[in-house]
Amino acid sequence: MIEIRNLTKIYKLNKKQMKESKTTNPIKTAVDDLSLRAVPGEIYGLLGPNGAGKTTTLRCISTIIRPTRGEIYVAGHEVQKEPEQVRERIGFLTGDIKLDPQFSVDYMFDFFGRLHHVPQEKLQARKEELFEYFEIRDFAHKKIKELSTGMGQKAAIAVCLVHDPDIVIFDEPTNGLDVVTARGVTDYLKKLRNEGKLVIISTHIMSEAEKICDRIGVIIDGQKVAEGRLGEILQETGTEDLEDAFFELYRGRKGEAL
Ligand SMILES: Nc1ncnc2c1ncn2[C@@H]1O[C@H](COP(=O)(O)OP(=O)(O)OP(=O)(O)O)[C@@H](O)[C@H]1O
Repeated sequence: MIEIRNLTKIYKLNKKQMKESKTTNPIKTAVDDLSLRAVPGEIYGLLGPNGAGKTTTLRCISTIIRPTRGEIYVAGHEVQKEPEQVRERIGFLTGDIKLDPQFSVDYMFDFFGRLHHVPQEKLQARKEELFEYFEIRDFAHKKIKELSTGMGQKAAIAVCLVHDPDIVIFDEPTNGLDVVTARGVTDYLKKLRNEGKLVIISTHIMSEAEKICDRIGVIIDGQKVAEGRLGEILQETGTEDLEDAFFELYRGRKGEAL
């Protein structure tokens, strides 16, 4: 289970960041008192516009950055107190973590497998399964820097799943992928969910959230403004699809001037 209790993350902006954000305020509250719970056997989707705080939340869960306030428990381990135990149990996919461009997918897969202490036999079996599913064999020995966006994303997915984690955290999993590759990825996430794993993703793609998420948390300006099954969110907002529901929530948050 993942349990987030009152997570707040505040970034201190430097002069360059303040200029880029057109602000004179050096304090940016990216996540604001956010609580949620996701359980094994479900795909939980964090849905929100650009800058809503989705990536920041997933990075806090994954021990990449430290919360300013609040607690996050991953399979019972608090992320700041027991980061190692958390890292053993999760597979974290994010656009920011790049695989070393000089090495091949095959090499990186083995490297991360050893890092996670995966026994050689199991590593081989994982490689067979993941390289087959994501059709990686054809480019397994190419250097990462020579791969297309889609190939790179498939490689990153395979590598982050090398240790067969029970908790899978994917930040915008289909970003930059064509429909065929994207479907392969979302089908795999459903397969993991059906095996009883906990999958949490961030997305701003309404159709993706509608199709694959068992529960959705809508996040705007770092705050959760709605949560539930698709039907529950539609009922709560009096709308017929997620996009309309989202705009209803967005208007409620930002005022009528949309
Ligand atoms: N390292 C950082 N330093 C300063 N501000 C940051 C940093 N990372 C993110 N932010 C700011 O925090 C806010 C939330 O960013 P975050 O990346 O979590 O949003 P997001 O919902 O994932 O957006 P997107 O869909 O565009 O990826 C944004 O205003 C962003 O500019």
